[in-house]
Amino acid sequence: MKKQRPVNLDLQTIHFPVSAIASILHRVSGVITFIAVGILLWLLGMSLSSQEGFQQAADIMTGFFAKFIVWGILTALAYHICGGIRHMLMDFGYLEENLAVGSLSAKVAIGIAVILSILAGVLVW
Ligand code: HEM
Repeated sequence: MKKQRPVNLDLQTIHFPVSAIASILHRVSGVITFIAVGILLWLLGMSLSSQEGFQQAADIMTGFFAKFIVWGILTALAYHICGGIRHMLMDFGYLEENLAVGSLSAKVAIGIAVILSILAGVLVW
């Protein structure tokens, strides 16, 4: 039987709502934060192992690539905290669960995370 359902394969006309983007970013930032715990503990362990270890960790942190990774970790953590607080406000009933409030709170969470990300860049460089 031939199905008559409409099909749209033009990906340029398909847009995610901002709340969906906020949700995806929250999961991605949670996974990045999880991986970051390992990286940061490794760096901490190296810096505490000896005087040479501390110097080695300090030297690693002078490179652009290492700074970029740390900036990425701080950005992911900032977004995860903003998104997490948004989730908890919704879970505790402080934010109404409708499309308008969901979209606005997602935009606020992303906006605050962008500002924190810029501040993290200033801190790292
Ligand atoms: C080491 C720190 C953290 C790690 C590794 C981490 C990791 C994760 C991961 C992997 C998820 C699952 C995401 C998903 O499957 O959609 C998650 C969910 C969540 N995280 Fe975190 N997280 C951390 C810190 C935080 C902090 C500080 C907050 C508080 C603001 C927070 C609030 C939440 C909330 C509320 C959820 C559930 C979101 C939902 O219901 O979909 N997390 N976290």
